[in-house]
Amino acid sequence: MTAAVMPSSGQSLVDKIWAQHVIRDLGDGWALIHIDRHILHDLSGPPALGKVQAAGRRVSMPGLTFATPDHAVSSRPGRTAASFPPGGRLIEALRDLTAHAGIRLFDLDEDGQGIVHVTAPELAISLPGLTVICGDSHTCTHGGLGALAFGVGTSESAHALATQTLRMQKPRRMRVLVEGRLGAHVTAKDLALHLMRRLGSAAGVGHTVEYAGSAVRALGVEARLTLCNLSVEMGARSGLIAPDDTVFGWLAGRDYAPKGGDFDQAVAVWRDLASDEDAVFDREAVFDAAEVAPTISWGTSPDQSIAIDEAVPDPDRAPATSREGMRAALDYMGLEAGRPLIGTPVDWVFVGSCANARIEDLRAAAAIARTGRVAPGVTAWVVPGSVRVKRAAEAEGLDRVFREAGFAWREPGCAMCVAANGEQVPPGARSVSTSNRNFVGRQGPRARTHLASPATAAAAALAGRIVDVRTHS
Ligand SMILES: CC(C)[C@H](C(=O)O)[C@@H](O)C(=O)O
Ligand code: SF4
Repeated sequence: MTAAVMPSSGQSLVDKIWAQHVIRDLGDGWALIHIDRHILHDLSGPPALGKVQAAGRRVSMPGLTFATPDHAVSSRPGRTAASFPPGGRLIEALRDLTAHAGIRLFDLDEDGQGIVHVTAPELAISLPGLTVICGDSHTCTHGGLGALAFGVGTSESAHALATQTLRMQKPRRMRVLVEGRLGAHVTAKDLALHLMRRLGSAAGVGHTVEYAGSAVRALGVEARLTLCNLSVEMGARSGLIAPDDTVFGWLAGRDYAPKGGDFDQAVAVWRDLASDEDAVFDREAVFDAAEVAPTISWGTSPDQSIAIDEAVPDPDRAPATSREGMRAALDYMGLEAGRPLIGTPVDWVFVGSCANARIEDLRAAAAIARTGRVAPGVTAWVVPGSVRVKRAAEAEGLDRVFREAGFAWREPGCAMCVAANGEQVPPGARSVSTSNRNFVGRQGPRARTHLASPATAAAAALAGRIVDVRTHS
């Protein structure tokens, strides 16, 4: 008798993708898995490629690896590689090493350059059901297309360059169900911060988080990428969403997507990429979308977030174990417990990063920017996530909207998200930022960061203080 086809019931989405990539079961939950796509950026690419060279190895499948500089590139209009010399040296290294290995580099200002987690999805380098890695923790973003995507360290990246495989432990399965409808001005970013706040920064450790439910299905692709982007901030190395017609329609015609009949065939396969009805999860959490308000961080970790109209929490009323951390966060942020965040004066606004610098994000920020001018004393930047996003925004006239309102319109890259390109929020200044990390010193020494959606950030720029975007007129 021929071997029966294994019934697929009881499998979750991550089980399916995992099973399709196992080359060899190594026992104890470990396996050697195939890596479909490998992305390199200016900070993590050169050390990994250098390691391969130093070991006397070759990049085994250069056609599956793509590179672009993003972290240490200046966002100044008219920038070149020389605008920020330390970053320029990294770009040089990335150019040399990728040319030597035969890897496609999307160089500075070329169509295809930008933050890796914006460019790889928009070029359809990342696709549903693929394993995608990058030496960067926010690689989980690509799960918005239904890929199993996760950050790796330098040794893993070098191993994958040399072999196109990785030795991995199968992640546990977590599902976050969000049912119902998000309210007006409540975005995927608000939802992500809300989930962080309720679940905590360690809820996803060891897991892949599948986001599901009617509120998630209703999200567009950009919003799905935002939601998955913050998975790592709750400790999960990867987060994903079952791909559907929204994703297939978005991918059709993109640079590296299959074309013509191949695309239809791919879609037929991608339709199976969903958790079975009787799929088993190691952990599950259910949320009501209607309960999510515009959400903003008050502290120094993304889970230290509140609804925009709530008061800053009081450490004395918190569990004893979190009091000290909360006091330190309040002190760093220059905030008082029990006071509303609304009305807090703002010095900087940053609309950018792999969390929120796609076209939909810029449209949302521009819709607010149209209604006024940046308040005196506020410096407000818009840094598009990629050259393609920048050009699309310019074609719609969004750059003009921003400039006329007093925002600076910059060149694509990570910029002030991590300040690795020397662009920093000044010490002690308060910033409302659409990025994903508000850690101590993240946007510069002593910089105070509030994470929020593009609309909330733009509204803060106009008001010069933190405001509720729902009542901003
Ligand atoms: C510098 C890079 C490796 C880092 C990451 O891994 O995420 C950065 O992108 C970040 O967001 O902190
Ligand atoms: S935009 Fe920020 S979070 Fe994203 S990869 Fe760059 S530094 Fe990391």
